[in-house]
Amino acid sequence: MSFRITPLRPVEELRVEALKATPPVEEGTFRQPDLAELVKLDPTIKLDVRYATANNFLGTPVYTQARAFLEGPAAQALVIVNDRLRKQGYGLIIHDGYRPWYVTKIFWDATPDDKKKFVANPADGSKHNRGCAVDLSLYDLKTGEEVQMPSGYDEMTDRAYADYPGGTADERARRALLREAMEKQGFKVIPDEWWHFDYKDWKLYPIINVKFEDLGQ
Ligand SMILES: C[C@@H](N)C(=O)N[C@H](C)C(=O)O
Ligand SMILES: [Zn+2]
Repeated sequence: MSFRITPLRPVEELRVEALKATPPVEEGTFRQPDLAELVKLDPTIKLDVRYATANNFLGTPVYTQARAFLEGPAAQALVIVNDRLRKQGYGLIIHDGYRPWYVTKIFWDATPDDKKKFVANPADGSKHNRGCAVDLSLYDLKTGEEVQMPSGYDEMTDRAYADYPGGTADERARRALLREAMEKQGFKVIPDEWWHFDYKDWKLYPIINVKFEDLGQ
């Protein structure tokens, strides 16, 4: 069961507003977006897209499809991470990749001030909106089950910090294994969330606000 907040306003109301809003206008030139669906590149990458279910921090679905995309080079790098981890008995389990901008706005508007550091400000956009951030963990290849980490996914407490010193030694070791494998392929963890990694080239890509169902099959 995912960590839950009490949304500041009904999510349905926030969704209507967010869908009407416009992403920030950005100066400069960007690469043409080319989102790749992760399971199409590597079917051994598992999905647990909680935002497509009620099992997420808002307690209600924000996606209508359980899919995960990243910009091409980030997706290819993730396939390498998954491959390297296989030799150590683990696979990647993805909670989220590309996230339409309006969903970032729903998260921000729903989240109380004392937990806002765990969600990106839509005024700047999230690296997820650029197809260059991924929320993920490890699964055990023998059992197929997601492993225990020092906190649950989207747990908005100190336990989520990438350097949180608590939890068991095994949990910390798995968190370190994930981080090392990701860093070797150009991803960087954010200090407040052990599960969130930004791809090094995120600045090259624009903010996108397209729903999964409009990305095609
Ligand atoms: C909401 C959480 N899973 C997340 O992705 N947080 C970062 C800061 C973001 O919204 O970009
Ligand atoms: Zn994230």
